Amino acid sequence: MISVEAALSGLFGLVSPLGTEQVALTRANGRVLAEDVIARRDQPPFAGSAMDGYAVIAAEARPGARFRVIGESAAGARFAGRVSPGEAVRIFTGAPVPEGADRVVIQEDVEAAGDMITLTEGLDEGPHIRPAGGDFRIGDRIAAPRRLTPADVALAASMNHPVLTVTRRPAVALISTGDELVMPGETPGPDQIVASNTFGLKALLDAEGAEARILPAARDTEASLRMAFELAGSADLIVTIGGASVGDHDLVGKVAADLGLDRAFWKVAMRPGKPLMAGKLGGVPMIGLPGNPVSAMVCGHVFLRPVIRAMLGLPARALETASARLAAPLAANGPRTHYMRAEMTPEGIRPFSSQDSALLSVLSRADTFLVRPPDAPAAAAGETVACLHI
Ligand SMILES: Nc1nc2c(c(=O)[nH]1)N[C@H]1C(S)=C(S)[C@@H](COP(=O)(O)OP(=O)(O)OC[C@H]3O[C@@H](n4cnc5c(N)ncnc54)[C@H](O)[C@@H]3O)O[C@H]1N2
Ligand code: MOO
Repeated sequence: MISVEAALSGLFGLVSPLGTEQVALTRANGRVLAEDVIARRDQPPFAGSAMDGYAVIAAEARPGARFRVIGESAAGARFAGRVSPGEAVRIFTGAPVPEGADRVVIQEDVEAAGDMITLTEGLDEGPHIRPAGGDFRIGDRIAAPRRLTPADVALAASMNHPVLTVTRRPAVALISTGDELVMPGETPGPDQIVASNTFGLKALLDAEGAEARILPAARDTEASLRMAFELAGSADLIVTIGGASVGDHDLVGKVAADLGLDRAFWKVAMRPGKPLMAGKLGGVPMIGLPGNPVSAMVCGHVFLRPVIRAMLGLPARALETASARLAAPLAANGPRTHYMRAEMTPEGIRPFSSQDSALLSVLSRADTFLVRPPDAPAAAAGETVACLHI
């Protein structure tokens, strides 16, 4: 058995960043930027008003001062002239500040009569002018690689880029295995169950930026598994689920080996998830997950998410853990890293009483994994532990 850290670094060794493609801004959210976005203009491109009011000369803006209004500057239609002493220009938010003016007095601080205005008592500070280039300047950039957020999409739009270069989404083939499996909606026989792992993993992978495809479940025969691997051949990553352990029907390792798997490792010192295997099959990275539903999902978080990130060109590293205060005492851990299903409560992190790796109902209630290192001693309530928010 190898450590979780060694397994993850072995997986990073199997994958590399994929190529790029262009996407419209409207489809860019959540994608990973592959090329810097470089501002094509200054923003704002002119000194603009931050408020609705009157543009004047700042030195003249005193309570009781009177100005003649000589024109108007609106967003999209500037006042072409110049503001001289004793003059004001009616101005609106986002409009260019006319030459000569260096202060906007908000309209709430003004009494208007015809084309004259008088400033009232209690003028605010001002100047309510946004300088040209105050947000960004030509040449400023959004640096790649970066997972694009809605704010980034808005910034790229403002920098005048309608199309962005992003990393292609990794195509992941998901193969579940087992004679006991039927698809959701089908009628299971008495000894059958409904396949769940592929659906949970597809959701997890797609949320991370991959494009996962669920292949028909392979039966517990070598021929059926071989056919599934053939169907998966064009993927960027093959993920099998189940059949990874040591039982007579656990055929994934054998069939993959027959097909020429260059195995990187099998069995990781973690709980759940021990029978994890990985390697390269016909040049395609392959990860074999254990079949127990919680084991598969834990491996999805601990391994698949960082691997997808690496394939997207993001830094190859483990998901970040946080620290939390233990709400209840914990027994000593065994020799494997334990990812305990847990919930955050006002008293701290609390693991669920049942940690069986078959219980999806418990996983669904969990918002975090309490991560116990190998051989961690017993811990008292109030101690600090590591956790992985999921
Ligand atoms: N003698 C030993 N037995 C087992 C060991 C061991 O070391 N020695 N390891 C145990 C551990 S840990 C795990 S985890 C499981 C993993 O076994 P497999 O990867 O071979 O998984 P299967 O046997 O195929 O299935 C296990 C369990 O999960 C259900 N399953 C499988 N696929 C799906 C799916 N797509 N959706 C929902 N449920 C699925 C399957 O029906 C089984 O109940 O092995 C232990 N045994
Ligand atoms: O690792 Mo198994 O994944 O403990 O249930």
